[in-house]
Amino acid sequence: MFDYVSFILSATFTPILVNIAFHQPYSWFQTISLAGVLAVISSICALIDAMFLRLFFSSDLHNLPTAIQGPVWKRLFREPTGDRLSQFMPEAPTSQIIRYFGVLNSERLLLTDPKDIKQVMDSQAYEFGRSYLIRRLLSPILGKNSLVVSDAHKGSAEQQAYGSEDSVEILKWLEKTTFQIVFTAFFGTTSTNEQGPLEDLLQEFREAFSISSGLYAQAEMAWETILPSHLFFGLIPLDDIRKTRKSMQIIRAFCQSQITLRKSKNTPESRMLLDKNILDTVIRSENLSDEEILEMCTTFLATGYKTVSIAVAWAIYHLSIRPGVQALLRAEVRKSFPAPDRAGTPSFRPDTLQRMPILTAVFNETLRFSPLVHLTYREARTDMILPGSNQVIPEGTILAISPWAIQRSPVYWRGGEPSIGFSSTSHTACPSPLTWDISRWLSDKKGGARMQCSFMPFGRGPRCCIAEDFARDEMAVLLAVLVARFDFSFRSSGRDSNPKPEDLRTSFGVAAKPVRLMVRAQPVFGW
Ligand code: HEM
Repeated sequence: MFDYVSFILSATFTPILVNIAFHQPYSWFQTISLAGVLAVISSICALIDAMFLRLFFSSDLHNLPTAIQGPVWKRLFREPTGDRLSQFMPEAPTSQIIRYFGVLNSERLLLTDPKDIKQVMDSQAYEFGRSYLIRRLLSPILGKNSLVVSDAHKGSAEQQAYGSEDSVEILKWLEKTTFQIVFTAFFGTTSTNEQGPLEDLLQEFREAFSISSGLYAQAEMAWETILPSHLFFGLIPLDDIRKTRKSMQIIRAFCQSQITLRKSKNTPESRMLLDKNILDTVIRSENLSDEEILEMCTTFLATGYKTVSIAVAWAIYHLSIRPGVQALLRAEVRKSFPAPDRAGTPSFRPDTLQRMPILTAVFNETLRFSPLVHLTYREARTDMILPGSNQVIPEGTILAISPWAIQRSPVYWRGGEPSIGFSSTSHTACPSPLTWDISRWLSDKKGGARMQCSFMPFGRGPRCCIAEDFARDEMAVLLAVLVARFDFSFRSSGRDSNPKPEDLRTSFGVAAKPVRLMVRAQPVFGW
């Protein structure tokens, strides 16, 4: 690919070098002014070439079917999200690859062929790195920086959430709970010692995450699309960036203090007394440096609280507008295990779920219909041929794989066809994949999936979610206990005072989440 940075740098420095080589025929003022003008002109030319000319004339991919996306000025600073990509697929039903344009009109390929998806995510996963688009979105909170979290939900908050007639913003409440759970799993305690309550820490995480969506994230992607370096962007003195950086410092300091504390206790005698938790286990393994443990700590806490809370919020939304399914689930939970605070309650075990087909169907259907990882990107590290489409992919091409698009596609899911029999599962009518309906999972363990990669809410291959089992169990327990105890009904959502449930807005940032979902939670006694 044409190296725009070298082009701009050579245009800029040529007058300076020429002036030196010919013993300064021009004054330095004239030379530097000329260099400045050339820098601007060459940057504009590079932009025009990268954004328009190359795409239509010299790109190796310009012959591929291209999505219709509307006027360029309306989408120049927007990256299409999972829901938009799900519209591209039916528009080009026979295409195995769909070319579309992202931020600054940069070229992307949406993969729709199962063989191609398998190769990119699974069999040749290491030839396709995670794209800078993902790294940039997550970098304020993961990796080099970090986050962390939470607060034991206080009685008053719980009361407000469940005990009154008032509606509650369910996602915010769930975040407190999932933060507490992941915090306990990692540190083995809910106490934050001298660092202040968990709620304050959770607030720092929210602050750090707030920058990962919206205008800043789009601007950051645009910046990285033009210049390979993230360096200078981070130095721009924006208030949001300052706040994120401050939150990250607080989070990292907290995690570091915990690591130091645990390391000081890691003597042979104290090992016997240590609780089972991830941090102590990692320290004892002596495989990771302090910096690596710190990265792990912030990553685990950030992904751990955010993901499960969104998934359960989606489930509560779907149940709140389907009281019949909610009642079925409540009955199943109450029958399958006694209330957790009763004496002698058996603990939740992995096989408990196998005895709860409705609970399993509810969260499978939620993860299918509303996958929070709506879109992921990979970048070809070398020139490759994709086996399904037989398409040559040049190094550096960005490939998009959208669980949101795939998991609602009739190509990947049976559904909507008329029933042709009752005896065999494969002949039972499946509901359309465009609707949330748990019956697809009750009549068929695979939910009507036509292919292996039809259902991938946790990704697939070596870069899939490392915590899938943990997340599934956490979701199941949380949802079961909430639904057994409370009756949820939809109240309102988004910015409107009283929108219809189907008008619920989804924010497609790092994760696809319901916007300001308000539900009413009324206690249901007798469990
Ligand atoms: C319902 C809950 C969850 C869903 C739907 C989910 C989904 C995913 C997906 C799709 C990926 C792969 C992204 C890609 O291919 O680019 C992923 C990766 C990851 N997830 Fe999850 N996740 C969930 C919960 C969790 C939890 C609870 C944790 C930690 C406690 C976690 C930690 C991670 C980590 C560390 C990675 C990166 C793995 C790697 O790069 O090797 N996830 N998750």
